[in-house]
Amino acid sequence: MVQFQGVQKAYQAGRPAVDNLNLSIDAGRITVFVGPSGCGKTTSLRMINRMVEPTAGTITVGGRDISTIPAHQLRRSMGYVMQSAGLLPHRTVLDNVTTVLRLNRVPRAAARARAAELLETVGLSADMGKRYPNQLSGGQQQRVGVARALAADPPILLMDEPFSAVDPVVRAELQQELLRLQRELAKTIIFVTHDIDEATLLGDKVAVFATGGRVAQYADPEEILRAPVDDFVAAFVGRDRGFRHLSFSPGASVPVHPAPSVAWDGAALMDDGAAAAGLRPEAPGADGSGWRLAVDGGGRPLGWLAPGTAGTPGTAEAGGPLVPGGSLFHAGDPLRNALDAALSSPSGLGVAVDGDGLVQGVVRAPEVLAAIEAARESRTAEGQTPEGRG
Ligand SMILES: Nc1ncnc2c1ncn2[C@@H]1O[C@H](COP(=O)(O)OP(=O)(O)OP(=O)(O)O)[C@@H](O)[C@H]1O
Repeated sequence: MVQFQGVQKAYQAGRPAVDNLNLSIDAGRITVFVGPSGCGKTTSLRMINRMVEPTAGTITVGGRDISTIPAHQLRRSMGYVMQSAGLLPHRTVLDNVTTVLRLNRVPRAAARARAAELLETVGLSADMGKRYPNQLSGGQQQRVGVARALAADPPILLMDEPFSAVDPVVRAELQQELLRLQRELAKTIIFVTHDIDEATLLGDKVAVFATGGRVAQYADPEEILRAPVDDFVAAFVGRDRGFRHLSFSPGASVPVHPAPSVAWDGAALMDDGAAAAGLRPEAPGADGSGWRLAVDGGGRPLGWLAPGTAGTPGTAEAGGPLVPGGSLFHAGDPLRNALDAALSSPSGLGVAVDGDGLVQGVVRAPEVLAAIEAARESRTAEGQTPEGRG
């Protein structure tokens, strides 16, 4: 869809910000440009819509040399989302989105209806449309930015660190939303970030940029984590790349055991035990741990009761404060999440839940490690280098 051929950009003669860039970007996929600050990611992105003109080389979009397409026409086929959503402050949220549609000559009523639809697509309620940008949170503004970029239904979406100004929780939400949207819309997305976790989560392909605007490695994220091509990429993806790589191994092979659980009404143990599937009514000492998982009446995890905590089912006697649980392992999650659930749980037992958040059972760290080892052996048997360099 987008091709860079021998592209160079030097803002100052002799000091290229981007040097001899050759890259072929797949249609309908998310391609991420990742790398440390100042290595030419934004410059490369902006050359695609001619916000920045290359010093040398050719960029084609859909096979056409973009230097032959007037910039305004080219930009109509590309949405652009930047770090600060860049909304017009004196226009309502709805008008911010409508403006793009009006520029594309969509009649007023149709434009407003379509804008409202787009706000819904990005997860904003209709009443948000009446607000002004400064009456929205940073995350909501970014959603409007995405709605606006999608307004003209462009086949290409350029996103420059769109989620870096929001807190980690909102950022994770926006990332999931983008993946969901992309499953529906299948745009060609080029996404700039300096965060390797964001890159490997979102990217179908990842281009790791090195200082001087050189692409050090261009591959799918699994390969970049498993086999970085050189010391620069290995250092950039970080010392915990082996752990990150577990995101690409399915966790389905990890055994899930019945949870040693007790039903908890918020202050005290309830008398009915926990009858839901996957729950085993209180069995102190089970799994050698003595920890018991407190669940609500519906079978959702609430936290852990430490070994020896007083409290017996059937009495109103509270068993002491609940210890917060670790991360949850959802059905279908990769090994990384299974291991994290086990390691972050105070009991050493990771809580496995189904799609509705109901406890299915627990996973044990040694068994997750065995599954990791099995995955590693099967990769090696398939002839892939297990750990690349370093
Ligand atoms: N308009 C400009 N004029 C002069 N130099 C520029 C201009 N824009 C960028 N540069 C320089 O080009 C190099 C690459 O910048 P660019 O913004 O593309 O990097 P980046 O990888 O996107 O960095 P960051 O992650 O910090 O945004 C930097 O050395 C930067 O200082």
